[in-house]
Order: sequence, then C-alpha cells, then structure tokens
Amino acid sequence: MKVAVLGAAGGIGQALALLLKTQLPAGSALSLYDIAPVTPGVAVDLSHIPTDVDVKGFAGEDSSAALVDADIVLISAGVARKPGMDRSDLFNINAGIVKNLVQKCADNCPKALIGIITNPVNTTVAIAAEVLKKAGVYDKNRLFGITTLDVIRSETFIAAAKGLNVADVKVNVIGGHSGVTILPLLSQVEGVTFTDEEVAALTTRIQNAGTEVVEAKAGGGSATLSMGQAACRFGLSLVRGLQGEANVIECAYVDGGSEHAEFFAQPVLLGKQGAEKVFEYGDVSAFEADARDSMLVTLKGDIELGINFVK
Ligand SMILES: NC(=O)c1ccc[n+]([C@@H]2O[C@H](COP(=O)([O-])OP(=O)(O)OC[C@H]3O[C@@H](n4cnc5c(N)ncnc54)[C@H](O)[C@@H]3O)[C@@H](O)[C@H]2O)c1
Ligand SMILES: O=C(O)C[C@H](O)C(=O)O
Repeated sequence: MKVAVLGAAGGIGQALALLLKTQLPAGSALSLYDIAPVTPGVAVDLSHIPTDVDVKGFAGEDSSAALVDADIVLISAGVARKPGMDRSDLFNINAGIVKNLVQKCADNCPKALIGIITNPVNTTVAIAAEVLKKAGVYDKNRLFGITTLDVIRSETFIAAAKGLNVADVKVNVIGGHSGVTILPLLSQVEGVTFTDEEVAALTTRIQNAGTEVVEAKAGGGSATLSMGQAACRFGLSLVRGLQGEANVIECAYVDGGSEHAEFFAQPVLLGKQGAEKVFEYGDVSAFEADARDSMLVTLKGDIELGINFVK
C-alpha cells in the first residue's frame, strides 16, 4: 500500500505523516511531497521511527516522483486562514494549487483514491473532479472531500456536553465543509436527547469550530493537529477498505448522486474500489431539514465556482 501526502511539510502534512508512519500497516510506503525544500528532511526525520513503513520525501516544483504507483493521495497543500477570513477567501491561491496537483495525479496515478483537505473543500473537490474528467480518468468513487474533522469535533463536543464516553458517540455530519454547509445530525445520536437550545448551540459551535481554532491561533494558522488526526482516521479507513475489510463507513463529501447537490457529504461505505456505496443519511428533525434546505444555495454556488474555474 502506497500513501502519498501532498503538502507534507505543512502543519497538517507533518502531523498526518507522523500518524501514518506509526499507524499504516507493516510493509506500506509513505511518500511525502511539498514545494518546500525541507520535505526530504521531514522524511529522514520520520524514517528514524522504528515502524515497518518506508518513508521517502520529495521537494520542488514537480510532484510526479512522489505519485508513481500511489494507491491513496491525501492533499493538504495550500494556504490556511487567518482571523477575519472565510474559507472562500483561500480560493484564489488554493484553486490553482489543487488543479495542478490533481493533474499530476491524473498523469502518474490515475487509479489512486484522492482525498482533498485543502480549503475551500466545497470548491476544491469540484475542481479536482473537473481536472480528472478533462484528463479522461474521472471515477466518482475515487474522489473524496475529507470532512472527518467535522465528525470528530461533533463526537468530542457532544460527549463533553452530555457527559458521555466519546468512544461511544457516533454522529453523521452531512452537507459540505464550511459554515452553514456543515450539518451535524444530532437528532440521530443514539442514547441521548437534546433540548432545542442545546441543538442550536451545539450546531453553531460545530459549524464555527474551524474559526474557533483560527482565532485562538491568532494569525498562526488554522487546525493542524486535529486535522492531522482526522485525515489519518479517514486515510486509514481508505486503506482498510482497499484491503477488503467489511463495514468501513465514513462520512465524506462525494459525488454520490445526492438529490441535493452534485457533491454532498454523507455516509459512504469504503471498499476495494473506493466508495462502494453511498448511504441515505436517514431521518432528520425539522430543524435539520430546514438547515439542510437553507444551505443548498451556498453549497451549489461553491461547487459552481470550482466547475467554472476549470472550464
Ligand atoms: N478539510 C479540512 O477539514 C481542513 C482542516 C484544516 C485545514 N484545512 C486546509 O488545509 C490546507 C493546509 O493547511 P495547513 O495548516 O497544513 O497549512 P500550512 O501552511 O501549514 O501547510 C501548507 C503546505 O502546503 C505547501 N504548499 C503550498 N503550495 C504548494 C504546492 N503548489 N505544492 C505542494 N505544496 C505546496 C506549503 O509549502 C506548506 O508546507 C489549508 O487550505 C487549510 O485551510 C482543511
Ligand atoms: O477553518 C479552517 O479554515 C480550517 C478547517 O477547515 C477547519 O475546519 O478547521
């Protein structure tokens, strides 16, 4: 199994690479690429950790060498938010970065599963899809926007609010990955009930959790360590699916035939072909139905922006 991380010298990339070095199955290869010249050094540093995962680092303008034979590519290359910015403010720089890197995936590992972390995810995934379509290698089951951070935040905040063991909390988060497009389905959480006030407060906190980190870091970037953990969880789920494990399910932002939008985050069964099945997200409360319907103008606009960027 070969996993490539693009943006590997960054805050997310280094945390993710460390977690993968220690948690990928024995015999795996970890391929680290970043435009920053430090990247081969990050690989040497990790290579001293005694696990049976081979690490190589690549720097410079061309990511090709890192991508050959990759089974999974996780992309966190790009710029992060500063206080006062929305994720959409990152579009001008990150759109071109994702477009170029996904073109390299099309050229060097067209069958790889691609997970996009770079913001604005609602738009960069649409960009990736258009690039792959133009290259004639698009398979909707192999492209994912990684929304796992919204899931782990929801699990954490719900457990804290209700005094639960966080390992027992399971929650679907649907929609997209920015502001109102992030919708945790609190009504489905088993073994717990919420007042209307709790639903409103928890939903708002989960939707604004990225901004909470950006403001706390005071100009030093956005979530990196929690995102490293989230991307590792999702990446390892992709690995488990590729290896034929049954019942590997994660929420992800996919082109899964949603009635709501071309890309929509919902529960996905991961398997040997990537997304084996996209599940219905189930019954929702009146509050959630209203929040879902009201987000769609924003979500569809974000997607349209990505499609038009490549066309
Ligand atoms: N999906 C999510 O839930 C989620 C969560 C947190 C952050 N993010 C996003 O992830 C991205 C990265 O965040 P970060 O905190 O790691 O940022 P960072 O600035 O710490 O790291 C980004 C890395 O990308 C590299 N890079 C820039 N241009 C590149 C290129 N053309 N090719 C290869 N590498 C390039 C930089 O050299 C840097 O090492 C941001 O866009 C951020 O908004 C997404
Ligand atoms: O908020 C950000 O800019 C980064 C990321 O999308 C997050 O949710 O933490």
